[in-house]
Amino acid sequence: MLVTGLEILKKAREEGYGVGAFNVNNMEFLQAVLEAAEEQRSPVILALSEGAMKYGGRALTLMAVELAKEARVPVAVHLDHGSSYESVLRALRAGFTSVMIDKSHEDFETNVRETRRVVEAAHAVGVTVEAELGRLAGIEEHVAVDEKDALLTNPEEARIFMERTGADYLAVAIGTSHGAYKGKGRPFIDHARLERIARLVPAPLVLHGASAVPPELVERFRASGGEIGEAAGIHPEDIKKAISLGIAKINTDTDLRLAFTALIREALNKNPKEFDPRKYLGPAREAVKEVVKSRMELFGSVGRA
Ligand SMILES: O=C(COP(=O)(O)O)N(O)CCCCOP(=O)(O)O
Ligand SMILES: [Ca+2]
Ligand code: NA
Ligand SMILES: [Zn+2]
Repeated sequence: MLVTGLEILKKAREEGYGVGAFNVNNMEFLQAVLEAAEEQRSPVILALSEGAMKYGGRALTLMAVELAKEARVPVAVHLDHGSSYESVLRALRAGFTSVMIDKSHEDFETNVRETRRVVEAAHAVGVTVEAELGRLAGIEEHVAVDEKDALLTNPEEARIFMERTGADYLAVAIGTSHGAYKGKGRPFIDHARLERIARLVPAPLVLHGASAVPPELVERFRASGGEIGEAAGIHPEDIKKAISLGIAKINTDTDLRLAFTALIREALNKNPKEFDPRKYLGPAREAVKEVVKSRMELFGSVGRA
């Protein structure tokens, strides 16, 4: 059933588990994520970035909203990294039940003002809002404190930000970053900072840049002809710890892209004569589904629907 992001995330934070927000760009990703959620009896968030909205258009948003309504588990349809008020309005008009307004690159007052504006519009139509405070950036552990404070989320600021904006959940910067290169070896995650934020912000917290970029997946991508450098993701133990400290929504995109692409490369390499897209998109869809199912196990959302 189609529900708001807050309905899913409030319960997750209260009961101490995480819910995956999986980025979808086409039919196969949508099917993979929803099938995984039903098989795992897990709530799930379908995340569409502005790039996904541009790429998939009505085909994608219609599928996402309608399939969410028909799903046998709670599903929210979420705008990921909304960059403007207008972009958020478009998502609201398309029937989304969760929207992110990402003004974390602006100064504090601008972020507050722009986020408040989106909260008023979204709440007027029963949709819940994700905001962001802090700059997503891989941080070496021994980086100077003032540099960390300049980038990562300041706990006291977060409390004031949430009170002044009325946002429903908050994306925090504690050392993660988007993509396949999150740092050298095991990225430093500032759990002490997260603990302070969680004490001051009772709202569900969101972790961006949370993909694991597992070595076996990177290897399959390389072995099938893919080119990727020294990739590193977030360690599963850091994900579990972050959830125990208050993270309720965990964004995963890179792991799905790597799985989908590696399987297509393998299928094309194996059968050069093949030109039925179902023969290589099908196995790729299955691989994405398996990644989603294992992420749900890691987050503790299995059986929570
Ligand atoms: O936090 C994340 C994903 O983190 P990850 O990269 O660790 O999976 N996200 O918010 C996903 C970002 C998706 C960007 O999509 P476009 O390419 O369409 O702009
Ligand atoms: Ca941001
Ligand atoms: Na988001
Ligand atoms: Zn993100």
